[in-house]
Amino acid sequence: MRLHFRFDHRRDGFHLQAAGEVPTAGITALFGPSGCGKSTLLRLIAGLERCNNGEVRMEQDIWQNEQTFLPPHHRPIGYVIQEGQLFPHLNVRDNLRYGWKRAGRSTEAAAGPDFDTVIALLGLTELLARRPEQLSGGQRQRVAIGRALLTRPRVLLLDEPLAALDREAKHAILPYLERLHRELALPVLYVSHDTDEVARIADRLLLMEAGRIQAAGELTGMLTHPDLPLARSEQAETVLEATISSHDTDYHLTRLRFAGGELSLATPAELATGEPVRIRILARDVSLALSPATDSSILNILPARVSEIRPLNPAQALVCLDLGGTPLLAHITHRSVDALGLAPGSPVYAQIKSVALLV
Ligand SMILES: Nc1ncnc2c1ncn2[C@@H]1O[C@H](COP(=O)(O)OP(=O)(O)OP(=O)(O)O)[C@@H](O)[C@H]1O
Repeated sequence: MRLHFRFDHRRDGFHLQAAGEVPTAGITALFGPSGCGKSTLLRLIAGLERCNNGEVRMEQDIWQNEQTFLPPHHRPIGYVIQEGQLFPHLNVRDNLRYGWKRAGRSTEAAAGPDFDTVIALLGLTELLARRPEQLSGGQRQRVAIGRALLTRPRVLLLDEPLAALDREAKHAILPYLERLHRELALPVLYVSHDTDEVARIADRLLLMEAGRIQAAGELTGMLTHPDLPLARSEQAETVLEATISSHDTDYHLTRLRFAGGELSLATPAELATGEPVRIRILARDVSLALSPATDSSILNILPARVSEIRPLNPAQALVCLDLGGTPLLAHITHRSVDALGLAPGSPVYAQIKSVALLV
């Protein structure tokens, strides 16, 4: 089941003209700068804002077209915004039950996780008797997501659900979202303008700019495409899907295997051998050398080929690398590009500090 949408919507000088689809499972991040129309698009899909020239359907089920307009409460969606809007007079259990009861009424509700599964997935057991004012911001958002899941939605729409949280709370909640992602086959459309958040949890990106979908595709390709703004931003990063291959218990180094080679990660051994793990590498943490250094502290030295070099600003260049089919980005100075004589096709060694790898 895919969600398809198409809108041509004008409001107070803002023109949104967007078409796309959200695949059956996994997280599709709707990413773009402030004011580009991400929340508007989500509200149009939810039916919270009305557009006279639009179409939304879940495969053959029409939610909106020229003849039809299903009101939001008749659309099988779970919708969570920045401040999760829990009922202040109900405790967590009753807030969750509200979602559960709503599912019972909806004829369109899909099969989905039951009450206990949602509580376990989101770690809510200890919180059931508390009222919203007795919860932290991150806990409130977990309950709000749980309540949305219990309505048995066929798509979950999350509008910057972590934006009101500080860095620490955000880091505490992301593993729960990663777990939902792994364990539930539910399409999620996730609005964010935080590159790091998107790189951690998204499978796919819809890139928005000034009311339009600028590009859409799989996460890795979108993050590393030199024509798209993500590869050019200060926060540019590459995502690698790797597998834990071994642990060095003396030095607490974890060995990871990915399609383009092997990496050492400096972290206490928490994951079992064979576990999949997503590694993020900031472009500014990658340096380049013409030979593999043997007298350096850098543990990760990967043979690569330069595929493209683009200027980023007067001082820096974006170097796109190919690690045997896996892309990797490096941001280095023009001075170093010239000093090493780099050009498309140059063989190089990409150097990444173990402590710079992000899990
Ligand atoms: N209720 C409203 N009435 C009129 N204009 C609005 C309203 N809400 C948003 N806008 C305008 O519509 C445009 C798109 O806003 P929208 O909130 O969809 O952007 P966004 O990409 O979600 O931004 P952000 O990342 O800052 O939340 C902006 O120009 C904004 O100023």
